[in-house]
Amino acid sequence: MTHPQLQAVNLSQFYGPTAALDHLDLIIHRGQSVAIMGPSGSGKTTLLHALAGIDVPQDGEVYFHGATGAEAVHVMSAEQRAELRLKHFGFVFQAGLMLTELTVVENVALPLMLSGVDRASAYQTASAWLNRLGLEGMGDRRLGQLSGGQAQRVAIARAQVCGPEVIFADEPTGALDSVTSAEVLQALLESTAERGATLVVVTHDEHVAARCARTIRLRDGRIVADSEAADSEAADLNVPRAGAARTTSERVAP
Ligand SMILES: Nc1ncnc2c1ncn2[C@@H]1O[C@H](COP(=O)(O)OP(=O)(O)OP(=O)(O)O)[C@@H](O)[C@H]1O
Repeated sequence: MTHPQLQAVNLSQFYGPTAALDHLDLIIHRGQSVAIMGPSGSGKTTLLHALAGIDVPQDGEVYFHGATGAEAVHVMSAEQRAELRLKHFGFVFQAGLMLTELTVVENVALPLMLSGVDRASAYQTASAWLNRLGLEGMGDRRLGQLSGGQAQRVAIARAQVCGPEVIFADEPTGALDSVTSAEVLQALLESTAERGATLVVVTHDEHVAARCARTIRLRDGRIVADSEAADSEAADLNVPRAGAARTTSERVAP
């Protein structure tokens, strides 16, 4: 049985005549891996930021369905949204969002300490995540001493460390070569699936989308295609997707 995790109702965001989001409706289910694709300017990042409570769109509603029921994100204050993000969401962005003056382990431990975990426990958990992601022995390095792929693994460790229900990723492999990109993507998919968490990933890369259980395509702020992997196994994030996609609903924008 599927449960909703994130829900957008009639979301709109206009910049003058430009529609970043145009009356968009969407439900993302718990444990689902969802790729958001579309041409440049189609609204992908605007949608991600709305679902994650980073921005509140001009119109419409956003709900996070957590363990304690539905929370209306669109009516929250900036402080409430910051708390929601810290408690329930993890972020992997291309730019990294990490602090260059801190070491690798300090960067990963930081969200735990911000959540009230004591320093020793936070460092222990952070180190375990670094090991899990193949970064053992690198905790004391600065970010500038890592390769692009290693830096993205640190970003994944930091996103996962608090055990969030949802991981949001925006072009997580955008700056990497194809081999490193595939490895980083695998690490992201596996570490999210292991915890039964939901993954929402904005990408231009069809290889990334092909590994997700569901692909949503946007154009001019609207969903123009929404397809799920053909077999049920592919809905498991651990299993590479095989075969063609089955289009479950396809609405072409007028
Ligand atoms: N702050 C802003 N002011 C004006 N227009 C904006 C602003 N933010 C976004 N837009 C416009 O909204 C539309 C959607 O932007 P968005 O960044 O969501 O697209 P995207 O699909 O993520 O693009 P890309 O793939 O290039 O990152 C674009 O036309 C963009 O120019």
